[in-house]
Amino acid sequence: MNLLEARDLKKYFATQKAVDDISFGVAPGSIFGLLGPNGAGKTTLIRMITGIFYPDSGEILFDGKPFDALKDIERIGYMPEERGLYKKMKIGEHALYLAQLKGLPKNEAMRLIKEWFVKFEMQSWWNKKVEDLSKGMSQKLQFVTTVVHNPKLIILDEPFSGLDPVNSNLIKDVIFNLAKNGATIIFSTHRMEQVEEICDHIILVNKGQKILDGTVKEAKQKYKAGLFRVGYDGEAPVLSHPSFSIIKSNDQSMVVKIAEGCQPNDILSAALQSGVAIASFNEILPSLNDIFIELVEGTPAARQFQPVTA
Ligand SMILES: Nc1ncnc2c1ncn2[C@@H]1O[C@H](COP(=O)(O)OP(=O)(O)OP(=O)(O)O)[C@@H](O)[C@H]1O
Repeated sequence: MNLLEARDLKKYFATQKAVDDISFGVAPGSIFGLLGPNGAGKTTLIRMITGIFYPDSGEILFDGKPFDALKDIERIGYMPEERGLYKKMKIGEHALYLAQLKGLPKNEAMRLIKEWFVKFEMQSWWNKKVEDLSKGMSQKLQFVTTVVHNPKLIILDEPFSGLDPVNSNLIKDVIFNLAKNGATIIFSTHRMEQVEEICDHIILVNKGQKILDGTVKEAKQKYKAGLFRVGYDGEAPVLSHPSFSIIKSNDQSMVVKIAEGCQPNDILSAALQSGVAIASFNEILPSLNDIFIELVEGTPAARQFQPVTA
């Protein structure tokens, strides 16, 4: 059973169909990527599954039951893209305050926050003010306050923005560990290389609609373009065959595209017949970035407003 099930969700604003009939399921313990270009509807979706907005129609099931924002919110940790920290508060007090808001008793909140501060090397920050933090430092604080109450569902909107590579890796490891220990993570970002590395399952949303739903592996298989890289020793081979064409050739390797209905073996047998010494042979799968660009291609760089008539 999915931990979260969104069914036929719609949210229309006067000027936009922000989310226009989207369904998806998030498996427990998975890391789920919610992707899409600017203005696609990701934040609106997240706001519905965190109880900030009611959907106009559709339903959300959390842990098998209709989502009840008031009751379920303590089991959800949400780190929004716009950071909501009180600038004048001291960092330790702030973390303590937010942890208590999530239902932790004061002693327990204190113990857990101290543990996280040690893990993230933030101990010396306790009595400093939030306004003294850099962007990346407040990001770490916000992350701690999102996960401190050990939520079942963690929703992270651009969690790595502003973080240096060392801190990105630290947070990445923590995300993997949280999922390994049973938390379910929804992760929204525009950074496709992070998605490839982290997410088990993705959906891609464009103009309020879902245009892709599957594992990263499935997406790559679905959008692969029949490209192979052949590495060879010695002279560049002269190959010509109706089953494939050479797209690029340089420095002991060439990129070959097979024709529709032909097999990778056709490349190998033609290469062997030509006497070339094959050193390597690999399928080239598209990156998620390539897939993203292909699928949203033609979408204007800025989403245009579209008045909603009943
Ligand atoms: N409160 C609102 N009132 C009116 N329109 C809104 C509101 N919130 C969002 N929209 C519109 O809904 C659409 C989806 O916005 P949303 O913020 O969900 O996109 P997003 O995918 O999160 O974008 P980004 O990647 O830029 O954060 C946009 O066209 C936006 O203008």
